[in-house]
Amino acid sequence: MSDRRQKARLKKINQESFGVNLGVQELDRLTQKQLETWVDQAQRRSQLGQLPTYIPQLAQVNSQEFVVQILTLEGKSYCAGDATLSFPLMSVIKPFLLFNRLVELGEDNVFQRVGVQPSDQTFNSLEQLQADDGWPRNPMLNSGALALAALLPGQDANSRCDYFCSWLNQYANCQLFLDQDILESVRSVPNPKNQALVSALLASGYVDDPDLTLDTYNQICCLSATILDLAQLGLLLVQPTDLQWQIPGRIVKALMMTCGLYETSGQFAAQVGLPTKSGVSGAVLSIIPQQGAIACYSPPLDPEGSSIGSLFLIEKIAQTLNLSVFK
Ligand SMILES: NC(=O)CC[C@H](N)C(=O)O
Repeated sequence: MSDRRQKARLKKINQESFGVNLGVQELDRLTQKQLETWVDQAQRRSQLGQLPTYIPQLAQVNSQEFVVQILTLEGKSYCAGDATLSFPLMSVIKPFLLFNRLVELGEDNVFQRVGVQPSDQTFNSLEQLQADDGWPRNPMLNSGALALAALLPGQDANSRCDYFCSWLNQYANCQLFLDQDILESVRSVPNPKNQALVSALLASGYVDDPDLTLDTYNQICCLSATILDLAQLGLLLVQPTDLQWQIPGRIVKALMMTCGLYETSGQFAAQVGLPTKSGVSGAVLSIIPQQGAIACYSPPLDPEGSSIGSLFLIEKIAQTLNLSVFK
């Protein structure tokens, strides 16, 4: 479908499901000049962060890189930085794994395997999983994403990842691809934390093939995107292409709000009020319900594993334009 036809279709779905023509919204008032000023500030701020060291290739990226893409339902597009750059999504893939499994399996099947409780522990905490007797607390943590990766269809990890990648590309109108170099880099260093998580999930019965599950999880974390692809993925959650997908979309956005930034989710919800998901590559996606999506990539991380520059920029935009969902 052409971009114009897709936009017209989204607008129609929007009008049908909300019964209104949304017209010009807060996000559409953003100016390119404002964006560029804040990007400069955010890029400077980002240098306070650290690159992750446990995946060798992520430790070697250019820490000055900064890219942002905003898409609005009204069809506006703002971009700053190198739009041709691609980067692995890492944990930003988790909301989409949840979305795909909700759409395909339904709420009951999914929430028999994973909870909806926020956690104040780090994203790969074994202590949290043990404290919960092996029950993965939420789908934004590694434990929960591992449990859901175990539910993807396919004989092996390659076919599972292929299926998921094609599904997203088809419905979000993007071109994700599996970056083999980053996958090799992930595989080159053992990850005892994720191994311990998957063993604990095997013991509690939420995973039945730990090697297959871990391999699938690693592959989907290495799905890579340009900043436009990531913003397009965001639009899938803002305006699901199918009316049947609105409830799954609502659930995913709620869990991004409460769990998407791990132990800092509550603070960010209070300060910014947008469903947001980060990954250790420095990718961040925020959803502005009924308006659009902000995708950002800036590699240096805060101690919780989220991009400092991206969160700073999103906060600036949200506060200045009054984008919080809590009015
Ligand atoms: N927070 C993240 O982005 C984690 C994803 C990464 N693949 C890991 O398991 O450690």
